[in-house]
Amino acid sequence: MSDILKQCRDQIDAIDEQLLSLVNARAALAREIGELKGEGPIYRPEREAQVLRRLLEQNKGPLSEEAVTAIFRSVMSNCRALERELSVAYLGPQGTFSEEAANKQFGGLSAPKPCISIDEVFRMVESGNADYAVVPVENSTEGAVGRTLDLLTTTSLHICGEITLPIHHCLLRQKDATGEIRRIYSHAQSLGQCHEWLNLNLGGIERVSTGSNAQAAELAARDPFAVAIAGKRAAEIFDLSILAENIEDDPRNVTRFLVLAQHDVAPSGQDKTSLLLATKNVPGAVFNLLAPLAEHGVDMTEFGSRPSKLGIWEYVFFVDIKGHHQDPHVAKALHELEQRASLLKILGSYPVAVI
Ligand SMILES: O=C(O)C(=O)C[C@]1(C(=O)O)C=C[C@@H](O)C=C1
Repeated sequence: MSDILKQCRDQIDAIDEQLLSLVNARAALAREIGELKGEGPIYRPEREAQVLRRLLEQNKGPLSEEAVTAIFRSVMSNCRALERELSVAYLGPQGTFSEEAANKQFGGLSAPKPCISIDEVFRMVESGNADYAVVPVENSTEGAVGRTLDLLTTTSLHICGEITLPIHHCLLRQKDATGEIRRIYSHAQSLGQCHEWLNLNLGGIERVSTGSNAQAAELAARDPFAVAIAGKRAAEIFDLSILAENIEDDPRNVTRFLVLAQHDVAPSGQDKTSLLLATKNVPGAVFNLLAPLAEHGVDMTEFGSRPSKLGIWEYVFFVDIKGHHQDPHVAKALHELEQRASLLKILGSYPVAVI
């Protein structure tokens, strides 16, 4: 071994010893905080967002912002686990993008609860069988996830976080299959996100929609005439070969997920609030309804509608605004909005996603 290599490794050993005692000192403090929390929630998304934002401001590299957040999310996840183990429900099986999103947000999952449907994910937390739910809400190519929006209208859960996950799709197949391809399995959202690529490369082949991408990979693993569209993780889990990578039509393809819980979240200083609104179906109603936002300087970051299911051509509106419902100017705007709306439900205030 060269002298320089040995010197570098000796220095790394010395730094690792310091890191070890520092992370243990941090963990001991987290355990103490856990005792102070008593029966209150252990997971504090607002505090975790503040920790990450502060570190990103101070990061001088060479580690990237993604690396720094991944490292510290994992540190906080391990500290949290000393306070109490948290269970997280998401759309399974193993290998879905929902699982990846949940892993990203919680820095690893100590008690994962994969579910067979989005309905089941909501139910798990509503019934107290899981602490948190992670559900997809919108994709940059395919738009809103209707089922999640519909369930948000009736649930008693609060949105307590958002996760943005870049989505890169692969074409997967059994490792030794060589014959013709007769079927393409994937979730409807993923088939939509790869629509142009499929038309160009596998036009005319039947597309079969499945409950999840991981389920598609599982089916392709048993069918020599099939391929699946799913992520790399599914390829590993189901031992499939990757025929093509990054086949999504838009390379910036991103899915936004929500974290849901039975508890509310305190302000983090950089928050978003999601609202469900309805108003009478008369000319100018929506314009009038939203006027208090502009009057109190509240930024609207998203506006979407969904059939209300109460009458034909009746809609409810999903609106995201900047700020926390406890921020004074937001509270004032919401108070006025409530006077004008036939329905106002605050779905939750939560920290803006950190990377
Ligand atoms: O500050 C707290 O409330 C903690 O419990 C500590 C800590 C952390 O490791 O920094 C862990 C869990 C919470 O979600 C937030 C932060």
